[in-house]
Amino acid sequence: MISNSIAGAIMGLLTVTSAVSFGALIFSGELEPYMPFGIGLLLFSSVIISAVISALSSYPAIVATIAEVTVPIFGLIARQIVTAMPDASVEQKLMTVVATLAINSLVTGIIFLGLGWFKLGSFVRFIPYPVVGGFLAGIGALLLVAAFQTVSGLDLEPFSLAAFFQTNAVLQWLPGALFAVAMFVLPQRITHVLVYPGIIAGTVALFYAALAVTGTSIADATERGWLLGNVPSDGLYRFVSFAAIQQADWNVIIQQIPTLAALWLVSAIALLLHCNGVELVASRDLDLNQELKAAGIASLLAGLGGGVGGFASAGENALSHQLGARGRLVGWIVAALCLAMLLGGASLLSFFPKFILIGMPLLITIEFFNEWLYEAWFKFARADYAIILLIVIVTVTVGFLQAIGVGLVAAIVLFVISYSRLTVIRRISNGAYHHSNVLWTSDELETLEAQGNQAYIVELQGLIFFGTANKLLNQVRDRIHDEQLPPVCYVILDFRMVRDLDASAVLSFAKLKQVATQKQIHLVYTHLSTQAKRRLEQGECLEEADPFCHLFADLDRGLEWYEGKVLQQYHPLCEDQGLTPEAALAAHLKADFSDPKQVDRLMSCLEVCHLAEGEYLFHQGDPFDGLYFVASGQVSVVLNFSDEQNKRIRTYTIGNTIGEMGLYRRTARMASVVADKPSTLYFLSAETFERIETSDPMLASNIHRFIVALLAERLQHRENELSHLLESV
Ligand SMILES: Nc1ncnc2c1ncn2[C@@H]1O[C@@H]2COP(=O)(O)O[C@H]2[C@H]1O
Repeated sequence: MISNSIAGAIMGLLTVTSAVSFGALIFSGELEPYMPFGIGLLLFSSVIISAVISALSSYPAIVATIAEVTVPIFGLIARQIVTAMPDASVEQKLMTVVATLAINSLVTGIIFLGLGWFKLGSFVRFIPYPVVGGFLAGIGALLLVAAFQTVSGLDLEPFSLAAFFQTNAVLQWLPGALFAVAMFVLPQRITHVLVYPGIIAGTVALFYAALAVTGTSIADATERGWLLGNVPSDGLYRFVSFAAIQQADWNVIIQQIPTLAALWLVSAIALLLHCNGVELVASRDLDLNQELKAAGIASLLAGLGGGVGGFASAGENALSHQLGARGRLVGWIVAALCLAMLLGGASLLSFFPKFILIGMPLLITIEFFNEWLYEAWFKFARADYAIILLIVIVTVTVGFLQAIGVGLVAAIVLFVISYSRLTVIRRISNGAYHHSNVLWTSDELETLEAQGNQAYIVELQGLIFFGTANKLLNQVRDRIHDEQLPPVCYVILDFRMVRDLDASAVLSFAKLKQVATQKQIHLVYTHLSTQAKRRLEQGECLEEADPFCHLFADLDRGLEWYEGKVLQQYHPLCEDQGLTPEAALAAHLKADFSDPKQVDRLMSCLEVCHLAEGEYLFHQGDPFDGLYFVASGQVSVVLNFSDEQNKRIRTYTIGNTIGEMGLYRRTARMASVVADKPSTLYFLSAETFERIETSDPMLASNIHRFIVALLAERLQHRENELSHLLESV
């Protein structure tokens, strides 16, 4: 309770000081006669922001005030409005500014509420950090300009260094600058809770002591513009009547829309960034969407009264947390102090030294520059830092809107550069150890391993666009032209893990096709999505008639095709040299049975079974009824998934058994078996096998040994593949 009250009182003092200096900053120049009204408007806004956000925030001890990032833009808008209405009365100009601020608050409120409502709070995480830093540093620069423009008699356009160093001007800005430096430096060295109010009270006391020493009267000081002075006693804030607001020039307001739109974007980003900062300070998560809604309601209510919106700032919450703020009382005290100032502080404000009006915005400039120009130098990569600098320079030299444009372009370029750095190559392998699921014989495997370098297998991932596609193209080209390695004849590109193939990537694939055609290299595309396939077809990278371009449903099928090609060339299948399937199977079994004499006995127990291409031998889940031996053709074991997709897990050719799992485990079929080509199989029924086991134990034992050896070989084969794949990750 006590620490909350102290924190509330100190934060209240700071909020009042900021509201006064921000009001003076926005309502300066030609609008200066209405500065007290402007200050009142910002004090009123502070009351609403503080009360509403304290009531609704997901973090009870929150301290929320006018968003400092918006202040220099409001100043800019006020100046633009004044310049755009040369013939209007000051009252008309004022009402146009007030109407613009109110409209801005209402729209900001709706945007915040909408973002919160649709739970879009996390979108801030997509904006590159250097761009955000650039905006904030740019805002710091604008504040700096605006702070000096508040000093009466100082005109920055055209900028004159001499005017800047005239005695009266120096007497105005130097104390402000010293005040800002003290507010920045001292709290870093002194951690006492009273350091901020101490500096404010101390400098004000020093100021009055200096007046006393030099014998300057209050009237004199007011005359010289050192004091705010001239605050009407009928209160600072009055509701703007409907009649008064009708004086606003709507054409001029409409001209401000581009600047306002940029402000909406910046405000949303700033709010979410500050909330992230508050999360760090308070060591707890904030509900970003709730914070957006709270700030949205505050902005709407403030806008209804002609005021401006705001939200919690990380810096103020860090201070308030340090002061011991832990409950909603802090926010209520801040709101109450602002209200008291609004209702009864007019006479007090007359004695408010003007240097604080420069000092407060200057403090924010120092803080932003420190974080985004000084510390950022050590934190960011050079390219990122250059973007921050670029945004600041464009803000100061050209304008805020242009800086936002440059920032967004920079963001896109940054994104492209950083995304291009990510590789889309998930894994590169060759045909020596990366095989299809076809279970080739040991001889065939030997050939595939010996010729493995012919295949360059690239498994792709992520988003393929011109940046990443070009990198891929270069890598494949390097391999093709590498004369130290055996020549590549097949480039196999697998797209299973590719999220999208952008139209901008097509050019790189067209170039790849050119290289491949020149060198007579086969390009094999596998697992292409319909969209990616269409893009490549549109770019003429995939043509059906092209003998060097091939398309397969998945990598497994693509590899099988490549292996078939290699085996055809280097391992002419002695397709059982005119033997019947039965004789070929018998020959195979004889080579593998421990006692070849048993094979003829086995063959006499088997029933022949023919399968047409695409015909199923059995389906996953069917009951077990016996074991099959493949005698010719090729059959695949496929797993059926719930979404009606099939995955081939193995393909068997001559000499292999199918259905041994059912035999040993007496379970239903673990997978389906389908013929890839017309095939002949020999069936050993469960009953016949049982009969053999009792009547001919010798034959039964030979069959068991044969199956165990086969299973061991398959296991060994899988392990080899696995270890190679793990090595290549
Ligand atoms: N993971 C696998 N690898 C190789 N072959 C398998 C695999 N799963 C099942 N099979 C074969 O496919 C057959 C399906 O019927 P079974 O379960 O009786 O016996 C099975 C094995 O012969």
